[in-house]
Amino acid sequence: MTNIVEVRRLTKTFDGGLKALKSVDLDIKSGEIIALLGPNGAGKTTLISTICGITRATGGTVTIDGHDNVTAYRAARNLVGLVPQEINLEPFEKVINTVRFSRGLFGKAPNDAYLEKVLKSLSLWDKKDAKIMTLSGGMKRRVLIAKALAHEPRVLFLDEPTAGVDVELRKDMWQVVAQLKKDGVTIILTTHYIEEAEAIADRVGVIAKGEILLVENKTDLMTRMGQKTLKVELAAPVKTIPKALSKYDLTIESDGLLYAYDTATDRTGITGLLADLQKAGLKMTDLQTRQSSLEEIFVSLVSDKGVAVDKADVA
Ligand SMILES: Nc1ncnc2c1ncn2[C@@H]1O[C@H](COP(=O)(O)OP(=O)(O)OP(=O)(O)O)[C@@H](O)[C@H]1O
Repeated sequence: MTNIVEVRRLTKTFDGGLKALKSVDLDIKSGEIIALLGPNGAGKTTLISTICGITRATGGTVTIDGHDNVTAYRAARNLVGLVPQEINLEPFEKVINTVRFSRGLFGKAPNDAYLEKVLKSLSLWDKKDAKIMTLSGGMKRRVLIAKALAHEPRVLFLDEPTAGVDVELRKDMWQVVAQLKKDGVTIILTTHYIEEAEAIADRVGVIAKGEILLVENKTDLMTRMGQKTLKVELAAPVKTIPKALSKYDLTIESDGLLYAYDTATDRTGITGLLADLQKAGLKMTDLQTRQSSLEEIFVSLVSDKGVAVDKADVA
């Protein structure tokens, strides 16, 4: 798959010295959905607004389909649509005029047939003559997407598209994003919601303190989530693993043993392990299983960076 966006050693230092991006490298593949996860202040918004050319980088380069976003700003900017976090719409304007105006800003010839298709795909067609102020919050968010799509961009950036929206609306938004992907639009979204990344992204990037810590295929992360451990508490803990148990992936704990196994396989090996523990004369006092989740991977990656992550960050 070709890269539609290439970010190389991108840095952004704000006046006052805050380093919001520290030499970020990122490739975005044509046609994919990539979710950027990170706690508050990680640099997600700065990254996408710098890629779009709205915030000026302090160093490094960004190309959009080969166009440098500084030296060929117009060509690069025409290829991207940005859905901001905040609703910044003109309250007295009609929906249709809002999207027509956006299209005009990019110097595109009027094309009401295209705008009709966009509004229909976002279930906004019956609201085309409604004033923005009469719309619900969810509809306004969809108008923001329509606005960002008005000039037919190939890459769409969505900055926390579902922050503060209810579960039902969040799922509607996921469907909209899935449909856009089918229409060939490449999508980059930022989110605090791990569940959102799991539901819709092809790849997940984790960002903290202005650095990309990981970019990985979602299914690979899921496989990692398939790792489970079984804790076997023993009446008399052991110092070495008995020979009879050497074929199992065991680790010694102060009060027993930890057995790591893969939930994706048919046989976990637990039945055999329990029988062999008994045969080896080890008396069990308790058993517990636990599963590592994407949330744990995220929290441990981010806290390794010295960032405190509270529950609200990984809802
Ligand atoms: N215009 C600005 N001037 C100075 N500092 C800024 C400016 N914009 C952002 N920052 C700082 O840059 C850092 C990254 O902010 P950014 O908004 O990119 O984070 P984020 O990951 O999008 O956070 P959130 O999830 O809260 O939206 C933060 O420390 C923020 O305070």
